[in-house]
Order: sequence, then C-alpha cells, then structure tokens
Amino acid sequence: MSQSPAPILITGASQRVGLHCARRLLDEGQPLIVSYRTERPALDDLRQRGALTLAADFSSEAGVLAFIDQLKQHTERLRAIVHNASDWLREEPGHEAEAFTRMVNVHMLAPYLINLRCRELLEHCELADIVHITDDVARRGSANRVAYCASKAGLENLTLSFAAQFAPRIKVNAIAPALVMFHEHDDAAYREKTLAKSALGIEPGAEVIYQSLRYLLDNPYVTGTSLCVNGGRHLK
Ligand SMILES: NC(=O)C1=CN([C@@H]2O[C@H](COP(=O)(O)OP(=O)(O)OC[C@H]3O[C@@H](n4cnc5c(N)ncnc54)[C@H](OP(=O)(O)O)[C@@H]3O)[C@@H](O)[C@H]2O)C=CC1
Ligand SMILES: Nc1nc2c(c(=O)[nH]1)N=C([C@H](O)[C@@H](O)CO)CN2
Repeated sequence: MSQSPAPILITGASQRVGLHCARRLLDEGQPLIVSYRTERPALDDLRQRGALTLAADFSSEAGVLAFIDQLKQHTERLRAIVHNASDWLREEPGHEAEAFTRMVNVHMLAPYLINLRCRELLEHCELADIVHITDDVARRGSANRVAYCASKAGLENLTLSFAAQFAPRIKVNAIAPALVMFHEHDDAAYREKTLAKSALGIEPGAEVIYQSLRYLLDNPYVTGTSLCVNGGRHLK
C-alpha cells in the first residue's frame, strides 16, 4: 500500500516569505511542518489547513537541538527541508559579538545540525531536497550588516559541502535573493534607493521565492547550485 506523502519542513514560516511558501505548498496538498519563534495569527490559518507548527528559537545550540528532538517526535520522514529562518540584524555598538553569534547560529548552526540530524528522515523518501535561503549580498559583502552577510556566505558554502556529502539520495541547493519584499516601516526614500540597486527595479514579492523552490523540488538533476533571484542587481 502506497504511503501518504512525507511532509516538507519550512523554518521561520510565521510571516512574509516563509508564510507565503507554506500557504502555496498547502494549496498543492503538500503535508507541511513549520517552525516559528513568535506566535502570530497567521499560524492559526496554517494549523486549520493541517500544518503542524513547532516553536523553535535557533539563536542557541540548545534551541536547535530541542527543535530537532521535537521534530522527530512528530515524523520519521521528510520530503524536504527549507531553511528560511533568518535574523536580519545590524551589529549594535558594544553588542557585536552577541549579534554575530545569533546570526551564525540561526543561519549556519541550525541548518548544519538539522541537516546532519535529519538526514535519515529525508532518506526515507525517493526524492529528497534541502534548500538553503541565503542572500545575494553574500557574493559581494555588506558594509552595513557584516555579520549577517558573513553568516549567509557561510550558508552558501554549506550548500556545496552538503550537496557533495548527501548525494545521490538528497539534493542540496540554495536560493540567493536580493530585495524580495519591503517592510511596512520602510520609507519612500529607502524604497526608491533599494529599487534603484537592481536592473529590473521592482519589489517582486514572495512568489518569486516559491517559484524558485518549486523548480528545485521538481528538478531531479540540480544539486550544489545557488539560484540567483536578484533582479539583475549584479549588473548595476
Ligand atoms: N525579504 C527580503 O527582501 C529578502 C529576504 N532574504 C532571505 O529570505 C528569507 C525570508 O525572508 P523574510 O521573509 O523577509 O524573513 P523574516 O525576516 O521575516 O524572517 C523569517 C523568520 O525567521 C524567524 N527567525 C528569526 N530569528 C530566528 C531565530 N533565532 N530562531 C528561529 N526563527 C527565527 C522569524 O520568526 P518569528 O517571526 O516567528 O519570530 C521570522 O518570521 C530569509 O532567509 C532572508 O534572509 C534575502 C534577501 C532579501
Ligand atoms: N531575515 C531577513 N533577511 C533579509 C531581509 C528581511 O526582511 N529579513 N530583508 C532584506 C532586504 O530586502 C534587503 O535585501 C534590501 O532591503 C535582506 N535580508
């Protein structure tokens, strides 16, 4: 008798890009597990649609390990893991080391430990994927968010290592966006300045990340790559 489809895990899906991708996967009837750090009304919508929501704070090793233990109590199989959770912090003067540690933990330690400890859950599936959501800024650096950028560059590199280590059973790829969606508090001047940084000059919205995720999930011959979803920012 054929088994029901294994769930996909998306981390950090209580808002914005992660929430959009979660809703699109549910639209397609895909079983879903999401992690969240902050309880938000949108999570009730996901729960009512059948998603399992697990609280997680990846800012410490203990928090990552606690999440993995919780996850394994709920499933023995995973179709894919999407590492979307992210802290977009500036290093405040006097608190640089704390910010650096938090971002290395959420952007590198959490994907690293979850990938290693959940490999066997993925290998129960015929086709399995890991997707790291990085940032186009990793290829050029950032004067304003040094630690954020370095930790995203580290996540890009983890993509290469895990793709080599987990082949052929598990594909491992990255999606490297530039601007996808502003925050409500972003003023007109910031929006104009940011839009001018790319050749296409638009705020595309979260659907472009879901389209990229769908491509990686559906293509059996792509691993160890990073999809550049940046509106041609490298051309300016
Ligand atoms: N938005 C954009 O324009 C761009 C986004 N990206 C990347 O795309 C991805 C999605 O972006 P976006 O939706 O804006 O991301 P968000 O800033 O909304 O962050 C996604 C989620 O990460 C969770 N999170 C943050 N810190 C932690 C932590 N320590 N432990 C667990 N969860 C945590 C938050 O959870 P909660 O809210 O529940 O506290 C949040 O909902 C991110 O990886 C981001 O870096 C890259 C370039 C541009
Ligand atoms: N975790 C997050 N990472 C990033 C965000 C965000 O909101 N959360 N936003 C950006 C910006 O879009 C930036 O690329 C231009 O404003 C980058 N990373």
